[in-house]
Amino acid sequence: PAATNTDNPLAGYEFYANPYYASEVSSSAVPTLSAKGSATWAAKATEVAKIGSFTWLDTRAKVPTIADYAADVQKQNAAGAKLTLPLVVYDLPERDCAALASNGELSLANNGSALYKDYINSIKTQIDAFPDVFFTLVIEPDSLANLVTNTNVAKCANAETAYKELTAYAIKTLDSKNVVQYLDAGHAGWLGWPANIAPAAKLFGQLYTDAGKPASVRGLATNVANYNAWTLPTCASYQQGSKTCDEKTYITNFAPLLEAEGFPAHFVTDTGRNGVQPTKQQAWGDWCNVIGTGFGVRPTTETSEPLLDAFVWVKPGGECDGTSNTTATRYDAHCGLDDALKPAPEAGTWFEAYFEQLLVNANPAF
Ligand SMILES: O=[N+]([O-])c1ccc(O[C@@H]2O[C@H](CO)[C@@H](O[C@@H]3O[C@H](CO)[C@@H](O[C@@H]4O[C@H](CO)[C@@H](O)[C@H](O)[C@H]4O)[C@H](O)[C@H]3O)[C@H](O)[C@H]2O)cc1
Ligand SMILES: [Mg+2]
Repeated sequence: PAATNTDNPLAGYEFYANPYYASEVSSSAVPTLSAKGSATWAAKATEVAKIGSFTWLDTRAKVPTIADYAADVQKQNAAGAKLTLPLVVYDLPERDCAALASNGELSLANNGSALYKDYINSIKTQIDAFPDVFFTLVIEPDSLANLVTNTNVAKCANAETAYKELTAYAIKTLDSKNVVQYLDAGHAGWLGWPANIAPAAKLFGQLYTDAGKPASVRGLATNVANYNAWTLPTCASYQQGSKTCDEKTYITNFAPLLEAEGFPAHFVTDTGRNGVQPTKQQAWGDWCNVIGTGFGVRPTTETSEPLLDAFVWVKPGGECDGTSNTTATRYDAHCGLDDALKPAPEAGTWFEAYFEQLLVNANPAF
């Protein structure tokens, strides 16, 4: 059956703008831009802070933050708002297994599976404490996508069973009436290739059905922390001859394959850094701190595409993808490429120059 948007669980919601991101903007971008004499840009920076991006639960220590944000959502909703609390679940053992920049705190060798289940249980406890708050969850960026294309990487091969088992544990445990879940599914340049999209549909379909088709699992999140257009009329040279050059084509091709595997998936897609098209990527696989990018279409459930529940800002613009310091433990060569903005700090920390790049290049403009 053709997908309909009437069952969009996000319809009518706006995304909560969290105070942590706002504090990064106010403590760094506003004074820096003001000091440069750009009072106008400093004011525009504060506008960005009011746009709801996702909070990445990238350590166990971050989990209690949920309670603070949920209480704030309750307060704003009591005053007439209709906010959902957007969170990224992101702490698998051997995280980011094919890269070096975002490796996490848990490892299989150090009781990582048990600790990950504790992490998921602690998120569940927070969600259950706020039954009247609606949570939008993106589950484990890059993880399953790496199982489609990178089991040739030892770290991914060794983590494959754990990734599958723990992802199933997460979506089953987090399943709840006040939750909607989107599994991360890479992007058009990653799983959209003909060689990848069928194995991807099998993997996602298998995981979803093996987990018992949890009701809150609505579908997939695409383009998280990447730069692809939603629609790109003319494919770009860096897209290596692919016919799947944008996220709309990717999800349009993907949906029937997933449905055939018993997974009637809908989607959300990250527009937080895709405002400038085509991008200045020298190769489509360049993912780290890409130069010349801009904030894209603002988060909204008005997508005019029945398969797409919302445009979302999952990667908070201005938080780094990875350090350019070649001596750092987590240095990944992708962050040293010509199309990567340098010098860059550690993944997840504030990258002022990158925020300013996104701001001045924003499309729609601020
Ligand atoms: O001509 N052809 O016919 C043809 C056919 C197939 C081809 O092969 C495909 O080439 C693609 C690149 O074009 C590859 O996609 C890249 O895969 C990387 C992981 O390996 C991803 O990196 C992740 O990115 C995340 C953020 O998105 C980071 O958070 C994370 O840390 C980071 O690890 C890149 O995005 C993603 O663009 C595919 O695997 C590969 O199968 C190529 C040509
Ligand atoms: Mg990353």
